[in-house]
Amino acid sequence: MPVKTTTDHYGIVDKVVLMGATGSACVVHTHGATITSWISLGKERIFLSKQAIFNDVKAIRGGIPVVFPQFGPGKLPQHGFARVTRWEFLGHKDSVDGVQARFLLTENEKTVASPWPYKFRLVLTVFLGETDLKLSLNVENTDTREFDFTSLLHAYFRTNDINGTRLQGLAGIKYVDKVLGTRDEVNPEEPLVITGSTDRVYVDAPDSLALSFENESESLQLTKTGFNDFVVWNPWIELAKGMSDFGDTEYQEMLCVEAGSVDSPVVLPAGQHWEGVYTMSVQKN
Ligand SMILES: O=P(O)(O)OC[C@H]1O[C@H](O)[C@H](O)[C@@H](O)[C@@H]1O
Repeated sequence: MPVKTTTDHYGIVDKVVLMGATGSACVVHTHGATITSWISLGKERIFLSKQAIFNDVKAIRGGIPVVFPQFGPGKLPQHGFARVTRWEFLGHKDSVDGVQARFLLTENEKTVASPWPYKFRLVLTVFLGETDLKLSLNVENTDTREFDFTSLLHAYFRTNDINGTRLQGLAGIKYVDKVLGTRDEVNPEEPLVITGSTDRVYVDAPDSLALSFENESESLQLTKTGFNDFVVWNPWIELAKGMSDFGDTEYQEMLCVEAGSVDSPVVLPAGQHWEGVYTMSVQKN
């Protein structure tokens, strides 16, 4: 039985657990279609705050929430409505390589009355293999008007020690520094090591990065297609203290490496589709 579901008191699916043949597993909450756990080769790869709130209202702190149709602050609440709306579980499919589950979000009364009033069909396909997790976000414009959006898969990766965590693949790439409020910064050196509050949008970033951990025998290969940018975020000490759903020292245990199209919006004409894919694979060093 490669997929197990739980339901809320209305009988609606609120959690889906995908189980691979060799012990890999992935948990998806239908609130936001948020992945809250990915276990591969016996190890948890995703960070979820111990103080995360599961009240079907707030965004879940940690995991991999879906940001759509707006990244950051703007006309809509921060990071848009997809991460705080219940998605529908469409079912699953097994193959020799793994198990796949699909989740659907379409417009509702609230979104059509919002500053982003369009009709849309958003499908998140979660594929779990033995050593990889592949997330495909498909956006369909089912409206009669063109719309634009920014979107991202806000992945929080787990680390035992942020000081020994290294991100490779971004040297020479221009980034927007949201901490300094500057554009066109470049980090010349590889790898990137986090030493303070970090909030960067690497614009038109390369599709493949490597995330490695000191004294560990496995690293993560992070690959995007369709998405233009990578966002790297760690709140560090002061911001962490100000977040009610995040422990004061949890910044030491996580790094967000988010695949998205956020610096320039995606423009989608009526009737058209767009897809962004984010694949994470465990590799032996
Ligand atoms: O606190 P949240 O709304 O979940 O946002 C958490 C973070 O998400 C992204 O990484 C943004 O670049 C940050 O500016 C933001 O602080």
